[in-house]
Amino acid sequence: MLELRAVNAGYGTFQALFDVDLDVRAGEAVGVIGPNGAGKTTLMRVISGLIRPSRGSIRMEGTDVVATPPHKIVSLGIAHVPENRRLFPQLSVDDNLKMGAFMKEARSHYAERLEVVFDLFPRLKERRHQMAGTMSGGEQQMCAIGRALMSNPKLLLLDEPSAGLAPVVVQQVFELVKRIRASGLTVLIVEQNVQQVLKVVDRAYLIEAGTIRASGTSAEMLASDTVREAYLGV
Ligand SMILES: Nc1ncnc2c1ncn2[C@@H]1O[C@H](COP(=O)(O)OP(=O)(O)OP(=O)(O)O)[C@@H](O)[C@H]1O
Repeated sequence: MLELRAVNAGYGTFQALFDVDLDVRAGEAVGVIGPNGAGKTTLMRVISGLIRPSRGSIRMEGTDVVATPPHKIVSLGIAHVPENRRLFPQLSVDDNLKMGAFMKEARSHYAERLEVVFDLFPRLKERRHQMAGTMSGGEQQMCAIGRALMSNPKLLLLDEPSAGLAPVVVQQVFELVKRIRASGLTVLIVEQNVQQVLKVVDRAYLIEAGTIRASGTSAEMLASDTVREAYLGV
């Protein structure tokens, strides 16, 4: 579904990604792990069109993402939930979700999409009239993911969905990711919480200093000495 080849990207003269190759197949959940400043967020930004690679190719179901105007990247089926959730705090859950269905096609299937999101996250349905800014961090994360799902994406990009949440809520967020994955959606998820993320993804990439250092199935990553020593404290 998604194919990155030799992607280089950065900010001005600073290079943050070096020749990144990455594949996500339809129906898979794929993790990206690595230390602070490794380039994980930059990778998400480059896939969602927020920044342009200086070199390399990105294809979504064969379509050249780099040649696609940034505002059309959502219509390729790529939805991005950034680390800072940025809901509209004074709008209700319902209205925040409505914002996610901004494209013409999504607007016409608004009621159906809303049902899909509420089926996945029943708690959002209970709180649909509550102002988003008054919800807990975990509920806001659910709302941000729900809003991204309103565009009926094929690929969901989650950037550190557990960041800043209490341990018990982190658990709930990973349960959500499991449910999203079970619904058949393809997911690419960046996480610092290596132990947890490897429980919910099929495969993962380890990125360090802008370079893919290792990749493999979750079981292979859990068994890898590099991952165990640096990220699992074993
Ligand atoms: N807007 C920006 N302008 C300049 N440099 C940036 C910008 N955003 C990120 N960087 C730099 O790019 C490098 C990669 O950052 P990135 O945010 O992609 O890493 P990360 O792996 O997501 O880190 P973290 O886990 O801390 O979020 C870092 O050296 C960072 O300082």
